[in-house]
This record gives sequence, C-alpha cells and structure tokens, in this order.
Amino acid sequence: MTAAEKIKEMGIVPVVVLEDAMDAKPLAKALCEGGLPCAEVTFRTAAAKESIRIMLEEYPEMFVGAGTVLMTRQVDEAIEAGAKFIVSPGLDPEIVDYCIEKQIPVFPGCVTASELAQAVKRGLEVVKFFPAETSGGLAAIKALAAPYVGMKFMPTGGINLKNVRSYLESDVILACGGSWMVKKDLIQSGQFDAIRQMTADAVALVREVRGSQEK
Ligand SMILES: O=C(O)C(=O)C[C@H](O)[C@H](O)COP(=O)(O)O
Repeated sequence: MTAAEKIKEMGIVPVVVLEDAMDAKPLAKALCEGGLPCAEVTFRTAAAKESIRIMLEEYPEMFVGAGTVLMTRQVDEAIEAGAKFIVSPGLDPEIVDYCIEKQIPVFPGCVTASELAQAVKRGLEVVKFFPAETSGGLAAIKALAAPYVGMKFMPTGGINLKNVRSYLESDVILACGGSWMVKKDLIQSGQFDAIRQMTADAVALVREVRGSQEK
C-alpha cells in the first residue's frame, strides 16, 4: 500500500505538536485505542524526532509521518526516526525534489494554481491544502482541482468535527488533517481519555461518510 492509500484509508490524520517526547507513548495509545493509528508529528518542536521514534517503537502498527518539515535536514531526521511520509505547509522545491530523489512520499502545501503547477511538474498526485478554511475551503479546492484532473488534496488548517464531513464527501479529497482531537492543552494536561474519545468520534464520522459513499 502506498502512503497516499494508507492516508486515504485513515480518512483523518491527527496533526500533533509535542513539546515533550514523554507524551508520545500515551498519545499514541489514545490514538490507537480511538481507532486512528496514525499521526503527523510536526517539527515545530525539538521533541518531534524522538516522539516519532517512541510512537513507532511502542506501537509499530502506527502510520506516522512528519509535518511542518521546512528543511531537508528535518527530512533526514524524520526518516531516521521511522516517519513514513513528509508534509510541509508550503511547496519548497528543494524539499520536494530531495524527497522524490530518495523515494520518500511527500505532500507539500499548495493553495494556488502556480504551486499546483510545480507539484504536477514533479509528478505528485496528492498535495496538502493549507491553511484550508482561510484559503477558501472546499469551494477553493474544487475550483483548483478542475484543471488539475486527478490531483487529490489533503486539507488542513481550521478543520474540525463540525466541518470535516463536507470535505470527506468530496472525491477530490484524499483525507483531512487536523489537530482538534489532539490539542496541545489536552496533551499537556494528560487528558488522554478525552483524546481517545474525540479520536473515536472522528473515526465514526469517517466510517459514516464512507458507508454512505458506498451505497
Ligand atoms: O503544514 C504543516 O506542517 C502544519 O503544521 C500545519 C498543520 O497541519 C495545521 O496547522 C493544523 O491545523 P489545525 O488543525 O487548524 O490546528
């Protein structure tokens, strides 16, 4: 299964900011028990690499990638830790080319036709769309997708349990990313039961949408 197929299967990718790698294990447990054995661990913090390593050591069944990757050095760190995919908020040609050369799945953020043109030129079939809600949401994605036939989008930024459904229902959406079920304050205050419950709610919604699409 390719990384994109795996992400599609998940439907929702929890976007995680971990200040302390000690939280990686209980967070991974909550995500797995909530039914979403997946995470995009952002390189916004120094704990990212170690957090990815711990998650995969404790829960090898998890599908973990790295987010907020802004430098090629971070690509190396993420892959060394076991990350299976790389996500960036924007399209940095250097990072994309570096990943392609090393055959690492990469999903750069694109919100304009010019950025999409760069992605298409490099043979990418999936891009992130960030920040989704403030960049026009699903309407903007659909308009951009029209000339770029076959391109799939992973919107992130401002997505939550209330607005995720309409994205998931669209055939140009591969999956959605979001931090709503793994908010920093929940992690830092150790509210892993709440995280597990919100994760389970997200999984239930994905199943509901997929169920009605199959009918
Ligand atoms: O592209 C990256 O690497 C990012 O870190 C962007 C994150 O995916 C969003 O910031 C998550 O958005 P929220 O769900 O609104 O918190």
